[in-house]
Amino acid sequence: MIRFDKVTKTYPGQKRPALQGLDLEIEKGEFVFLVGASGSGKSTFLRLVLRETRPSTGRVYVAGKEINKLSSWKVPKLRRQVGTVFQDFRLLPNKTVTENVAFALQVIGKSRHEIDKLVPETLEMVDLQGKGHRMPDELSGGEQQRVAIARAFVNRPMILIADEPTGNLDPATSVGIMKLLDRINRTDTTVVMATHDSTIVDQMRKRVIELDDGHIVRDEARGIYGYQS
Ligand SMILES: Nc1ncnc2c1ncn2[C@@H]1O[C@H](COP(=O)(O)OP(=O)(O)OP(=O)(O)O)[C@@H](O)[C@H]1O
Repeated sequence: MIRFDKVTKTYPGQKRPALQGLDLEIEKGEFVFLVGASGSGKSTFLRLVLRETRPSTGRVYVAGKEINKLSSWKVPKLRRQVGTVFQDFRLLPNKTVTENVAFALQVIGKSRHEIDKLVPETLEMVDLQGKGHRMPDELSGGEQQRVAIARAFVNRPMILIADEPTGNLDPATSVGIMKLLDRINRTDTTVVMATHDSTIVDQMRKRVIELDDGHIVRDEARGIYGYQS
């Protein structure tokens, strides 16, 4: 589903590569934690999958396509297949919960009929039925993150990328978010999550890839967080 072939990324004006010689493969339906100290390259990895940035050398494949060869008009189609969730939720503040989730479908041209079916279904999945009319600032942090997950998943992408999705949440709320990501993963959606949350990684025992200074230093099938941050 995702393959990196000798990928090195050096940002303009930087001497040290943010990622160096990365070789890895993530299969359909896997759940992968990306761990590593601040600056080790986790976000750069995720940005490469989204083609928000390009490798300096090497190739990135997503769903069988070398994404750096995609012409720019095909990039939106790629991004439709990759849902994203961030630490700071990134909801549209002037739209209701329902409108936030519906908007993700409107921009890709789904019909009103499909939107009317998919949005309530997805809000129910994230346990927000009955809260569709609320504004984001009328929700707790955990609820806002559920809206963000609903928005990322409403289009049923093949891959869900989460960049520190529990970074702003307390431990109990974080567990709820992880249960939800686990449920999404069980629908055969590939989940790749960058995190500094050692408790969660240790509890879930999923594949763990550790980056250190742009290199993969560990790749374990049922790993633990495993380093002191
Ligand atoms: N746009 C950019 N321009 C120049 N250098 C960058 C840019 N983005 C990241 N870097 C550098 O690349 C390296 C990797 O950064 P990256 O953001 O991928 O790390 P990270 O593991 O996600 O860190 P964090 O856990 O703090 O989010 C760092 O040295 C960082 O300073």
